[in-house]
Amino acid sequence: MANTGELALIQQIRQRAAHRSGTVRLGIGDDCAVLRPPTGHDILVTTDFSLEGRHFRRDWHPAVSVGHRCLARGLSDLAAMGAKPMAAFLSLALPEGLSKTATGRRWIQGFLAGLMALADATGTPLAGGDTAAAPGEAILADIVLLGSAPRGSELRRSTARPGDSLYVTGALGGASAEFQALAARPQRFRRAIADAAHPHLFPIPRLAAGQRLRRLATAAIDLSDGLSTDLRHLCEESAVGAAVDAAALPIHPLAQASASPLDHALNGGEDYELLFTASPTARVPKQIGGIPITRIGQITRSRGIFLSGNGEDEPLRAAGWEHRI
Ligand SMILES: Nc1ncnc2c1ncn2[C@@H]1O[C@H](COP(=O)(O)OP(=O)(O)O)[C@@H](O)[C@H]1O
Ligand SMILES: Cc1ncc(C[n+]2csc(CCOP(=O)(O)OP(=O)(O)O)c2C)c(N)n1
Ligand SMILES: [Mg+2]
Repeated sequence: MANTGELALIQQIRQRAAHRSGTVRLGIGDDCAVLRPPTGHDILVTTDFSLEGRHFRRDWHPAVSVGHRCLARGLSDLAAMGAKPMAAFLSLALPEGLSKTATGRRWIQGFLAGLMALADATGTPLAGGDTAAAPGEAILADIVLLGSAPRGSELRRSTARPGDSLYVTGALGGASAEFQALAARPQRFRRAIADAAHPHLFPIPRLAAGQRLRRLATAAIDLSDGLSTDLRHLCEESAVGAAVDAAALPIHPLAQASASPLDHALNGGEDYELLFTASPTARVPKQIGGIPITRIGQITRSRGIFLSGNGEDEPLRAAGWEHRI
């Protein structure tokens, strides 16, 4: 017998996602979507899980935030490589019977509203996905994003050079500080809406900055795991080291007001800002589209990663997020 829950949900997503786009020749409804990248562009692809209990909790995160964050994580990867979003694909596994309760239906509606609002705001068509009943009680979502960039122009992690300056967009530690506050008193955040005051619940992927940086930066990565860990990824891929000036770090006001501002900024994760390098002679603007750009250090030939403060250098340990598997 047909599972009316699944079909009704797909129908609803299909109606909500209907759009006109030059790159999506065929969207939801057939066995595959058909995409056509702009002439002379490469296609960039990224995929990210949003797993209940790992990336969000239903009793902490409002459903709109879960939907927003699900898409934002993939968009941030596109931003890091300077790509423009082409299409998103959403795979959803929902616990059996979720849509039979009013609370469950509200959760699904909230999730889709959050995801689609960010999709609309960033011009990202939802072009397909998959829906299934989850084998357990946890909600599992996976987002695949495709983006495009002029052939050969994408930013990579592996192309930083000794002597380059090191920069970040925006401010650091806000997401982690807000997450701590959320865990302590989730009821305070029930009605939070998507704006810049919520760096954890509603991070803003730096798409415009990423695209602008294609002509300015030598290398880039987005900050999902935390500066200390993501800087290590960039340095390892580029076979270089780095010296970070602790005093130069742009610490988010929410982290600043916490008990451990520097720890949130270095190791907190989920800021979804961009960390990038540029030649010391490049003219890096003070801001891009209203987002401040801050020089926080430089790339070194010797492979160590150091944090300097009070005239002393100490090794910067990668103490950001790592899944324990
Ligand atoms: N299960 C997997 N199979 C194949 N490639 C993977 C898998 N998990 C991660 N990767 C690849 O490893 C690299 C680093 O992944 P990850 O740390 O998740 O990146 P990010 O932090 O930007 O999401 C990426 O190129 C990603 O595609
Ligand atoms: C319930 C819950 N616990 C912990 C966290 C914190 N957290 C989860 S994943 C993560 C890092 C980023 O996630 P990952 O899956 O590593 O994404 P990727 O680096 O692959 O983009 C952090 C800081 C959270 N967001 N929600
Ligand atoms: Mg990334």
